Formats: sequence, C-alpha cells, structure tokens
Amino acid sequence: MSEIDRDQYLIKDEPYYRPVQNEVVMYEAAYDARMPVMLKGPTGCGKSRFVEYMAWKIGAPLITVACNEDMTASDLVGRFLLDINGTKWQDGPLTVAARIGAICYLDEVVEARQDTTVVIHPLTDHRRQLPLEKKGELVHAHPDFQIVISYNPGYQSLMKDLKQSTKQRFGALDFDYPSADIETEIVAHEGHVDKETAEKLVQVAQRSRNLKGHGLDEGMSTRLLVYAAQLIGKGIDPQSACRMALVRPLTDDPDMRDTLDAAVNTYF
Ligand SMILES: Nc1ncnc2c1ncn2[C@@H]1O[C@H](COP(=O)(O)OP(=O)(O)OP(=O)(O)O)[C@@H](O)[C@H]1O
Repeated sequence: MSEIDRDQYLIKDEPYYRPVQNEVVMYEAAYDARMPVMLKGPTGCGKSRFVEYMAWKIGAPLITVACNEDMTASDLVGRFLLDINGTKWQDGPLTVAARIGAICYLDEVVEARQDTTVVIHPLTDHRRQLPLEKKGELVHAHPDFQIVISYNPGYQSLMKDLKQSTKQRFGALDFDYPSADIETEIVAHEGHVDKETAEKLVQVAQRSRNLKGHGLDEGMSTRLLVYAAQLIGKGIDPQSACRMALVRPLTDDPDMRDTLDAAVNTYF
C-alpha cells in the first residue's frame, strides 16, 4: 500500500554492534535467501542490537514487535476500527512489514499464545502470504520481507514453548554473553568507561552467571553491565552503581543479594 511511509522504518545511523562470531555473514546469507531467522539467547545479550545493525547494513526497514501473552493475532495482523465515518481497516505491524518489504522482528515470540504465533506460518514457508481473514484479503509478501524472531531457551517450559511446526520454519543463530575481552570492549564503548572499569564489571557478571541455576534464574546481562558503567560514568561510586544496576534488579533474596554485593566488593 503506497500510503505507508517506508522511510520511517529505516535505521538512519549505524548502530554500534561488535560481532561475536560469524553471525553477520550467516545472517546476510539467510537474508539473501529470505529465510526466516530465529535468534536464541538470554536476555540482554545483544539480539535486538544485532537486528538493528543488520537492518541498517542491508538498508532494510525494520519493524519490531515486543510480544506478550495478551497479544492476539489481530494485534499482529490488523483490525477494523470504528471512526466517525464508519469502520476502517488498520494494518497490524506484521501486515505493514509484509507490504513494504521490511524485516519484522518479533521479540520474545514465545510469550505470545500459540494461536497468535500460527498466523506467521503462511509467511514463513514458500507461500509467503498473509491472509487477512476478517478483511477478506490475501497479502502477498513483498520480495524483501523477512521475519526474525527472538527466543530465550532458558525460560521455556513445556507449557510455554514454540511448537515444532513453528520452530522448524526458521534457521537459528545462537547468541550468548560474549567472551570477557569482547564484552569488556562493548561495556567500555557503550558505558563510556575505561577498559579497567569495564573489565571489573565483566568479572562481576561472570561470577553471577556461575550462580545461574544455583539460586539465580539468570546471570547479569551485558545490558545491566552497560547500565552500571553509565552510572559510574555519571560519577556514582562503583559499589553503589553495581548495587543499583547489577544486583538489585537480579534478585529479591537477601542471601543472594549479599553474595552478589560481596562479589562486587572484591572487585571495587
Ligand atoms: N555484540 C554487541 N555489540 C554491541 N552492543 C551490545 C552487544 N551485545 C550486547 N550489547 C549491549 O547490550 C545491550 C542489550 O542488548 P539487546 O537489547 O540487543 O539485548 P537482547 O538480547 O535483545 O535482550 P532481550 O532479549 O531482553 O530483548 C545493548 O543495548 C548494547 O548496549
């Protein structure tokens, strides 16, 4: 539909992304094949940043949808809205992406109910179609349309997982917190702190990641390390910065909190 302003979804400035493995080359090949891609990995490890960077590099518009359990198929596909002139169809983000040839990034897709997730099926196989049942229209995806989903395998349970018939429509790239030297580089760059401070933050995080499954559901993410670095960059003393950005968000358990505070104190 010509009235959609495609340019608004373009990423104008290069996002900072530090490649970790061969993910850039792999993604480019998948994009060339318009293969649906699944990014697997823990929270705050760089998946969204990676998609932004790839969209910028390719020059493709990017439409991101944060999925949640209340999301319905209509939230993705579109719905009729009432206005003073009667009813008017409004495309949802998935439909807009299919029409303009955007990369549609469904963040944490497993949060959505399975009856919502299945609407992506006809778009992710050879059909590349999206039926708008309520409107009686069959949208043929633009040749540049691609679908990308993110998925945190750590959170999944039998109750909440993607169906095999959904999973097996995607090529998957594994993401994880980067090695210490790369993560230090990222934290120093994003948090505007010196290398030595970034290194210490990464060491604290690595300690917390060893506690995953032993009282912690998840270790400190790269995102939290960037937060801590930003506070330190604002002149906050490192211990207080780490308490606020690294320890308190992670746990409500007083013993675990003390353990993590102690880990912070050994480095700062
Ligand atoms: N490889 C990387 N290059 C540059 N920045 C990174 C990288 N990895 C992580 N970061 C930093 O970590 C922050 C969090 O990453 P991002 O938002 O992409 O996480 P995510 O994996 O998408 O998390 P979630 O699953 O919770 O949405 C980014 O804003 C960025 O500052």
